[in-house]
Amino acid sequence: MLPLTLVAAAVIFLGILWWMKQDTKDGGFKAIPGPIGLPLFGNVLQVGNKMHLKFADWAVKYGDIYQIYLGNRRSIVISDPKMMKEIFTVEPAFSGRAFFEGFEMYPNEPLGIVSTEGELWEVHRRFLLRQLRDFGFGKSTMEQLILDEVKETIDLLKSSSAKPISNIKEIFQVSVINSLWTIVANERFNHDDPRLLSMMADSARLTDELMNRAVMFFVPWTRHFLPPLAGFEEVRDRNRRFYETAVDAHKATYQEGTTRDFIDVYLAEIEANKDNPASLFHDRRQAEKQLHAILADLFFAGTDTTSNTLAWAVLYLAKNQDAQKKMQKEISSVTGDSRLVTVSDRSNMPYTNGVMDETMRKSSIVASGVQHRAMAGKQFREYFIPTDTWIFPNLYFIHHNPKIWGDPANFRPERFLTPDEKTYKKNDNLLPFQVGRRQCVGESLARDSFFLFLTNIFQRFSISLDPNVPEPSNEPQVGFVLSPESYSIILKDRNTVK
Ligand code: HEM
Repeated sequence: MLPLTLVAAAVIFLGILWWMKQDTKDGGFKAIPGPIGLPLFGNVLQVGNKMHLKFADWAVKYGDIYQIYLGNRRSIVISDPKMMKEIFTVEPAFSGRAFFEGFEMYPNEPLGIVSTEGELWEVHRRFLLRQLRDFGFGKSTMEQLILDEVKETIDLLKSSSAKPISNIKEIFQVSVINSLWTIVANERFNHDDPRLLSMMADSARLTDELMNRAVMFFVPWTRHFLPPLAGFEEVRDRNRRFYETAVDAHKATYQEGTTRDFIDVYLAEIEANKDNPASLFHDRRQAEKQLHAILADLFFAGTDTTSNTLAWAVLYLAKNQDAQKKMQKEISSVTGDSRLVTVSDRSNMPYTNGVMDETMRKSSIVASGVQHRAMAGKQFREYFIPTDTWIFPNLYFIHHNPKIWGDPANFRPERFLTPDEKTYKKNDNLLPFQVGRRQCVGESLARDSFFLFLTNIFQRFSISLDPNVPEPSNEPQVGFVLSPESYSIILKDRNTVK
């Protein structure tokens, strides 16, 4: 009995300390407002499954910067675009990354780019950016590889023309995986390849499990009390083997001086540094583990994001036939509908740029951004941000704030055009790739892929909603990204480019 009473007293005491700590000003700096949470759990239970909506409610109540606790992790949420640019750009200490213990590819080793910090992150981020910028493996440019995949997708869609299609999201998923995996590993999959289907099923399962157990993510100690994620380790190991197999196959056929893809470029870097102990590529075993983790990052960060952006664009344009016709008219006037659309056409297509931006604004698929970690305690404006604070950009709120956009619920590409609708006008409040030191490294690839798939598909087809099923809503399904609910569409072949 006595130990139980002691435990209860200790919990109450810690709870009171916790409560007091949440309300404390830090060393004379201005206190950051925010909701009071529960001992040990903080605000995690209030956040629930629709984090972006709760974050938006709190922004209305507490303003441009507020503080919450996710478990015992102090977090701040930034809801103003200017403040967001400043916090992610000016102070290097705010460009760390949270590391989710228990979910890593190699136990207790943060590897790759998305979840690393310091020199390992800097060197590999720079390396990846350079490869993506100077892309050109073998005889192909990145654009050619994406266009090859666009043509495959159009052929596939042609066979379903005039019949309802209810799996466009999955079709885009495979197409985007293929264009990325060709760049990375010089390999594409058939839409029914068992390896691909198993990867997709694994990742869907993990996402569902993790979203339903967000508390395990943010309050890691609950892992020891909750039942383990069903089959998590098995899925993680299968995933890792997929990347190891790709790298091993490349090692077996690697020829010095010939680079077929990103894996070869990375292997060449290891080779070039074999006599340079100061390099992070020197230790072959460790560098190969790092390569596996980067491949996983690219797969994870680059596929569902791009394919869901495309799925949202098709849904919005199927619902907004006027916008679809305007975009098709622009595509026809630039290409004469006698050739495929290429990246160089983009600067001549203001309306299409508006459609792309409006899709990214309205869907805001990475709704609460990817949080940073304060690697040291630093002043930010009149506040103090202690070490280890997580920093969230409230992207969904920023992209739907009526004070910025006026009518955020409407799909209106014209908001990104000058009043005469002839010129595209960038809006600095649109930040789907975040901003600053960790800004998405795949941004140009994502924009090119989005543009090439979108324009070439609409050049070839007109798309409308299937009249025989209820109209799909704009409500997202919440996962790692916000994706549209499954919907059914009908494609009509415009018989343009053959
Ligand atoms: C529409 C598509 C995409 C969106 C909306 C998107 C969005 C984002 C966001 C919001 C971040 C967080 C940036 C930060 O922490 O400050 C990010 C990071 C990242 N993205 Fe993307 N992304 C997209 C496509 C891609 C693609 C195609 C790739 C790769 C080929 C990619 C690779 C990465 C990587 C590696 C990071 C981590 C960067 C770092 O931590 O330094 N993303 N992305």
